[in-house]
Amino acid sequence: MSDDSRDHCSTNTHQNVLAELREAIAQAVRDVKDKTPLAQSFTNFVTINLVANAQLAAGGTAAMSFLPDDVIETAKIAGANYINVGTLLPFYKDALPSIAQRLNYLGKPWVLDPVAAGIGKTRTAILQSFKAAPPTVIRANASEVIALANMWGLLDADNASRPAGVESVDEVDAAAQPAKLLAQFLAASAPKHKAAVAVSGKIDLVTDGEHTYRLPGGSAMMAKITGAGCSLGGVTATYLAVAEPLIATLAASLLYDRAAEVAEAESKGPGSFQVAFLDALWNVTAEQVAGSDIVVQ
Ligand SMILES: Nc1ncnc2c1ncn2[C@@H]1O[C@H](COP(=O)(O)OP(=O)(O)O)[C@@H](O)[C@H]1O
Ligand SMILES: Cc1ncsc1CCOP(=O)(O)O
Ligand SMILES: [Mg+2]
Repeated sequence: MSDDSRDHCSTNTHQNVLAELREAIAQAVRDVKDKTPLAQSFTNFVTINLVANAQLAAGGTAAMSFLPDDVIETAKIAGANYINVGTLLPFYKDALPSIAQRLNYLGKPWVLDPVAAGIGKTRTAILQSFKAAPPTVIRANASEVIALANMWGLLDADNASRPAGVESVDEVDAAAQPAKLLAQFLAASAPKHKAAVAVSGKIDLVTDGEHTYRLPGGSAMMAKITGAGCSLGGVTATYLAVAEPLIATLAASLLYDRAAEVAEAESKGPGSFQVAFLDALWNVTAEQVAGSDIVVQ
């Protein structure tokens, strides 16, 4: 076979894989609208309302819970779960590690948003405990992904993370390798060895540990409302209720990018942007989500 025809074959294979991926993404968006799956959240107090509203606008349903036995009973009827460590209370130190263990024991998929990873002894202890009972999907900004990969001992000593609050101080590309290592770690213990990590920012990045997908677009206004990242984690859990981790993660991130573009065009500041964004989550179609630019590596 000549080099040219080999290149042609691999380009065709690549296009077929991407076409299958797009079909699965479109199906996930439709399934959420048709089946209204329940995704349960144990999330922070700042953005809890936007998380629930975004899940509803995407087509799912929401239930927020903090009492450990309530979380486990709700997990039994939910399609997926979401843990976000943005605002911590003292009892979380024991409650969250035990909830994570129980979810994994029951085989329940869950999404982690390690908000402000690297800040404080309690948050660090909680996030470290998840190494032994890992989530199915991690959704975070670049600094949080780097901090978590460091905390779990997946990076070299010279790859130290910089402490950050809830906002990232790193570019998405700086988290590409840490995200891949985290995804491989999650996949090793996940059902069917399927897991994914999403790094949000100007150009979002999604990886299943094997391939990396870059998703351009969205709006810088997303950084001007609180809860854009937290609610993306919640909507990722909504899709995880109907799709495998890579598809769920891509679908949620792409829906967010397309909806943010519509909202930017229709709003005149952060207040009207948030309202327009919820409307756009509702109105963006499965075809628009699945037809988005996806750069594969
Ligand atoms: N500069 C930007 N341009 C386009 N989209 C952005 C930008 N910054 C953030 N976003 C979007 O905002 C959402 C939340 O991402 P991010 O702000 O990184 O999370 P967090 O709020 O957890 O730090 C994602 O959908 C991401 O694509
Ligand atoms: C401001 C703040 N403080 C603790 S949690 C939180 C919300 C963070 O939301 P996001 O990470 O989606 O911007
Ligand atoms: Mg965040």
